Amino acid sequence: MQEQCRREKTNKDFLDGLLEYEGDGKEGTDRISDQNAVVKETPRLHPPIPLLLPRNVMQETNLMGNLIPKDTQVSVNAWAIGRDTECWEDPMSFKPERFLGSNIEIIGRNFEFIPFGSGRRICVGISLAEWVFHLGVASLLHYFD
Ligand code: HEM
Repeated sequence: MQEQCRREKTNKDFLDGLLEYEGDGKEGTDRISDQNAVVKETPRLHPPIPLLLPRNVMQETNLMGNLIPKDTQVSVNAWAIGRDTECWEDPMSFKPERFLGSNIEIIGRNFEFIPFGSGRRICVGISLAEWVFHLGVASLLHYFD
């Protein structure tokens, strides 16, 4: 019980600290995308849904010389794309700084980085999930000096 009260107090201090944050001198999207570097690098290397959701091909399709018959079930391997040496330098290393100053976004318009899918059926929970990522990292860091 005593432990729980102590934690409540520290959480309040932590939230007060966030409210008092005056910025780091960077403005607008620069600062936002820099803060997102860890949040982006994590699903690049470890996408929570590695094959995204399965899709059905609605009509016979020729994809880069490969004929895909109608009604074939296809998956997009976001896990492999995130580790592709043609797209990423040193892909197996966890390097959030690769996203610093980069305009690669998580919202499905950069096909080398699609942990939430892309296009019409992109994840609708993307904004909520992004905030939960931040909350998770912040809660974890909160317990370290
Ligand atoms: C770590 C968190 C999450 C990840 C990695 C994730 C990932 C995905 C992926 C890969 C898809 C398939 C997109 C495609 O095939 O192009 C998807 C679809 C979807 N997601 Fe998420 N998601 C997350 C969180 C959420 C949350 C929090 C919600 C709701 C509050 C949500 C709701 C949905 C729905 C409804 C779809 C189906 C959209 C459609 O088919 O039109 N997701 N998600």
